[in-house]
Amino acid sequence: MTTAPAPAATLGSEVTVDRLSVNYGDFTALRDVSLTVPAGTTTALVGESGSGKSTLALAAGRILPPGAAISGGSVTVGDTELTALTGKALREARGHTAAYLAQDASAALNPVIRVGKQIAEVHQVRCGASRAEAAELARQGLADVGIPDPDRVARLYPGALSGGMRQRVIIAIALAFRPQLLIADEPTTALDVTVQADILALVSRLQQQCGLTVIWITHDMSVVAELADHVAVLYGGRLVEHTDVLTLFEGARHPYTQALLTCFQSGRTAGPKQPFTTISGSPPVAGPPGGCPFHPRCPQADGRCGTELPVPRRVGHDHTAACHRLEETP
Ligand SMILES: Nc1ncnc2c1ncn2[C@@H]1O[C@H](COP(=O)(O)OP(=O)(O)OP(=O)(O)O)[C@@H](O)[C@H]1O
Repeated sequence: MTTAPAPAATLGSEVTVDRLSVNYGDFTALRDVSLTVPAGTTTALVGESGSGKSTLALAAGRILPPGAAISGGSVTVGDTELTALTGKALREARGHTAAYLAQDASAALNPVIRVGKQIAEVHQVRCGASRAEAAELARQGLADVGIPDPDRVARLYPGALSGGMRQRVIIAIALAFRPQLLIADEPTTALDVTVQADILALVSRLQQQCGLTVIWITHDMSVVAELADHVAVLYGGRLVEHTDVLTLFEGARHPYTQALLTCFQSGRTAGPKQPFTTISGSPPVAGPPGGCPFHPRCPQADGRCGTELPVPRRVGHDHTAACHRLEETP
């Protein structure tokens, strides 16, 4: 990969989510989630499809889609309580709070505008750069994300770029916003494995250079191991475990996290045509059952788990888990 000059330092902000609930109409997709992402660190959100990862990340930047509503709790980014803002104040805050890296970089770029111009426009709007200054910042932005020959690439349309280059351009646009929070929604899943590794290395380097605060959504535990400082495990719209990455891999306490890690290990070690381990049963679809949302699938569940909701408990330094049976869980 090209060694690029360091971009100007941009320090991310701490993100505090407190007892947050989000609804899509009558459906509660996120319930009572509390979480802090320290400034300049990466928190990975993991959990099965539909567990509420995207909803939590988008709510943290107050960039939820139309139809979604925060039905309780608060989000604070840096000094600003985003959930207390409405109208113009919210629109202005959004502009410099969160940048979003989507799975599909093609959809995020305008196909009929040259990539350099797309980055330059952000600099013009965001910090009032002149046209010439913005063009130079765009060229620099392309170099920062490891694009060789940035002058040539700046003049290309998105359709002329490979998937990996498009994703780099999206990262350059995201950084041009100088965001307090970068939300990455599985931005590497559509890429082939070697390009994926390059993009992960790039984000990791930029994260350290710029002190970015990152929320990274993923299904892939190897991405968690590579990028995350902390991990939040979601199940049925609730936070079931939250800890630092080493503790997650060496001492996960929630039976659901343990099951996820077992599936991941089995995927790595299974021989040809050997079945992977899976978690039996299905995740909740129409709102979680009473009691612990995981109890219908949990090998440790007892009577209490079906009737009483476990609240997150502190089980170690920087480590919480929501399970009635933590003392009995191996
Ligand atoms: N725009 C929407 N309208 C209605 N329901 C939605 C909407 N977006 C998400 N949901 C529902 O909210 C729940 C949480 O969805 P979310 O996308 O946050 O989960 P996720 O963990 O990110 O899933 P995935 O890994 O599949 O992206 C799901 O049941 C989903 O069907």
